[in-house]
Amino acid sequence: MTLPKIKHVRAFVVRGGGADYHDQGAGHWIDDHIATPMSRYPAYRQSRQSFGINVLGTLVVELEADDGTIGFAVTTGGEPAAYIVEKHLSRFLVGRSPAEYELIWDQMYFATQYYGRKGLVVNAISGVDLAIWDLLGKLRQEPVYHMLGGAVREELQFYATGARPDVAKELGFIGGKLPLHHGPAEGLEGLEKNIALLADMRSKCGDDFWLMYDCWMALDIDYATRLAHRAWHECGLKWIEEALSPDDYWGYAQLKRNAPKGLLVTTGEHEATRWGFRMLMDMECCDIIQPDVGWCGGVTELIKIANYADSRGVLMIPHGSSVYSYHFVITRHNSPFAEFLMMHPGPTEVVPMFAPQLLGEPVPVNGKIRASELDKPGFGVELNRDIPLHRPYPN
Ligand SMILES: C[C@H](O)[C@H](O)CC(=O)C(=O)O
Ligand SMILES: [Mg+2]
Repeated sequence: MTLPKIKHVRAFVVRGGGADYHDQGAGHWIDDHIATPMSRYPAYRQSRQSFGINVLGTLVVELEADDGTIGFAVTTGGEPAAYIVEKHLSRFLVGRSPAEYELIWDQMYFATQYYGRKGLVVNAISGVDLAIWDLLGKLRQEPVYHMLGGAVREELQFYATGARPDVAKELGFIGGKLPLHHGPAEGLEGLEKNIALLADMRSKCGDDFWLMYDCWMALDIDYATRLAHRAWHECGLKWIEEALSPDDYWGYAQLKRNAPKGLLVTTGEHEATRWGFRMLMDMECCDIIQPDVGWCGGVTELIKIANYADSRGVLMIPHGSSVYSYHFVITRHNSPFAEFLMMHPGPTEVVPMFAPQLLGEPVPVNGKIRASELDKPGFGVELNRDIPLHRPYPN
């Protein structure tokens, strides 16, 4: 079957809302004194926006086929990623069928390798790749998860990330992942506060509810080891996430050896490509890898990452990323549950993760989404055209 070819490539930038690396309003839990690698500087400790976490904004990639069908995707990377998509990557797309996603990925990656490989460039490649899969599904009238092999279970089960695991439990989630508030620069007092918050949540949530700590790259090995032992023994922590710099593979391997048996070490949301994840797995850095499908290289690359993880018996629980990960997780036995990032400021309610950009985004009810809710062409969502879409670099 000959599919229509890609005719137009458009990259837009959007401010505010989800997928933009926390361009949220004042008072949102996600910007409230969360430990980061910048916490060593008191001026940048209270707010991640103070050091520029929201500086780039959201990237929207839109691909139009020559029959007028549109596929799109939303990720991060903002204006610089829009430049890369329009001025560099578009040459590998125009005139191509979206069914050629392997060839297109290969050309995008190797044409940018001299200035890319990770970070912003792979964000841009991921956005294009997800838009290709969306377009392919819309042309074939098939959901992405069908094209990936179909569902291996009837529903997705979620844990929630946010400041209120106690509320997450009431809302039906299987666990709650808290942001760590204090890093090494806040000393013993900060460590005690981290333990006290976890202990409080444990007493509110009961013994059977999973509690995890997201450390957002903020710690050193000594601090992470001490936190891991105390949090495990005193509060039954399930996993310690992204404790160290993503470049410190040696540190992660050491942390995994240092951690108490039974406590899981997880990382990978800021890792990219099959080669980055191979390092994490070959060096035995963690028990769960957490690629973000909008950052790691898209679905085409996640297939390779997930297959390698499967062959090594490593769980793959993607970071956030809404429908872009749901369509993948439902097809994999080594992804038995998924993350839901609570974007409500409280966070006391379930609200769509990528609002206001996406229309028709499914959200967990009682901590679950049924596979049948994904039964729409592509990723099953539409771009909200009522929001300001700025196209800085028309090609
Ligand atoms: C809450 C964390 O600091 C971060 O914003 C989100 C994250 O790392 C995760 O969901 O995982
Ligand atoms: Mg995380």
